[in-house]
Amino acid sequence: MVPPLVLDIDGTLTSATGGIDPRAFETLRAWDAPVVLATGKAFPYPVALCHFLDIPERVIAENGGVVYAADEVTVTVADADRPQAAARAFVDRGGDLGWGAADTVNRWRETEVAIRRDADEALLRAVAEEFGLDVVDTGYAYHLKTAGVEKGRGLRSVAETLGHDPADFVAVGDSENDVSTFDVAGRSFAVANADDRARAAADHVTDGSHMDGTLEALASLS
Ligand SMILES: O=C(O)COP(=O)(O)O
Ligand SMILES: [Mg+2]
Repeated sequence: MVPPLVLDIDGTLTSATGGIDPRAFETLRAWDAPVVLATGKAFPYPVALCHFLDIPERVIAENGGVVYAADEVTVTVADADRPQAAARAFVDRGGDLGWGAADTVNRWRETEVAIRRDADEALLRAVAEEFGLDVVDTGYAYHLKTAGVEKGRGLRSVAETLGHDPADFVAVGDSENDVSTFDVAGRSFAVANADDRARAAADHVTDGSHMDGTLEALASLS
């Protein structure tokens, strides 16, 4: 019997150039246990990915701010307006979120704000500190978020909804926003392209990068 999975998206299910690796489709569809997608992306992105992968919609989005499984959506951030207020202050002081006028990266985001990695990091961190918020660097974006809202907390909630122990899950990820998942899951893999924090927190580091590494981890489980 294969274990349930909790999988990061960017850097983990993607290729080196950023798109979803096509092997994710067949592998995740065939996985004979729950698959939860856990991401820093805004809520609609992983829902859409589940939809197009043709797997049940089980999602931890916005680094744990929004959790969705078994027809139950939970928004877990008490003061969800604060990251928005901090982002406005960042822009007022000359910062740029970096996504253009339509800003589809944040448009449907409910609990945090994502900022492009070429933004003014020093200004961003100063504003975050002033507002009592955290900055997380996923390697794909900075996330201005409430302390304690983490993917790992989302995993506890999804596991309960699905009637599993969180320790039943095997986690795969690539960056500091996956460390909390690694701590909660029973077993964890960092792919070879992972950052130092993810590598240090994982039980195993794969030889392969990106989806090669993820497939290597999954092959070791079945
Ligand atoms: O949205 C990001 O910055 C990264 O997303 P991820 O958590 O799926 O890697
Ligand atoms: Mg990632």
